[in-house]
Amino acid sequence: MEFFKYQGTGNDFVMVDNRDLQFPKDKSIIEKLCDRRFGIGADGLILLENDPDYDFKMVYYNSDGGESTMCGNGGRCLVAFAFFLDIFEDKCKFIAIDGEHEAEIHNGIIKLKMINVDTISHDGNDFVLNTGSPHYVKYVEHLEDFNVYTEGHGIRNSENYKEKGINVNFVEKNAADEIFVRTYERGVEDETYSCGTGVTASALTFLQKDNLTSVKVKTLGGNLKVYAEKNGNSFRNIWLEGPAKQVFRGKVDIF
Ligand SMILES: N[C@@H](CCC[C@H](N)C(=O)O)C(=O)O
Repeated sequence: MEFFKYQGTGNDFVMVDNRDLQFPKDKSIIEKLCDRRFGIGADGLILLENDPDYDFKMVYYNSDGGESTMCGNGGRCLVAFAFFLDIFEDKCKFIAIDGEHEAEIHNGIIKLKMINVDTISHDGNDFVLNTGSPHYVKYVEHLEDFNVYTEGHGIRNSENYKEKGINVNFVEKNAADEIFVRTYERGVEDETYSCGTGVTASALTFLQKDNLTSVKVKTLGGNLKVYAEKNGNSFRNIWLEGPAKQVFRGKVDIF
């Protein structure tokens, strides 16, 4: 089987052109392909499929092999992959598990429109919201030295969240218009270098407090930007922007 490897701010994905629907959607196969020692290695696997009403369809799996909810960095990487496959010129519309997404690509920078967010709930001093995937957002100090694995694993497996799981983001304000975000991801069950829906969720909690319309976001794997229009407690026109790159391509035996 031919595959492509992409990364978006260090969140990495095995990408398969499945327009012929030949890929076996088997949990153990996907888990093995994502394994960093026994397989290709990735935080997730994404299938690009046809859809009669859109330029393409996104099917996303976490590295544990389970199909999951929306992946923002994966969506940006998939747009770069579809562009590489000549599926569109500079703007596209695709369908994912959380609904329709628009996207644009200019010089390797991909801008992805995320779903609207109507509610930001509180859990103590922390925030819980859904940006296509469920996210917990906690503001901390000294994030550089923070134990993201231990703290994130603890919250993800706590009584309130252990059944469905949640992605856990730790956030520190860097400047008036910039935050630093580190994320423990459900389904990877580890910290990743960046999480697009997590960066979006963190940015919205930041924008909620300020009169900004965009925020710069630093992650371990690079820089992103989130734009949004705030109306009371809800957000519209949410865009996640940043680079996504093809790293290599290859062939793998999966049967
Ligand atoms: N890496 C992602 C989020 C992927 C989904 C997540 N692991 C989940 O299962 O909720 C992103 O860039 O958004």
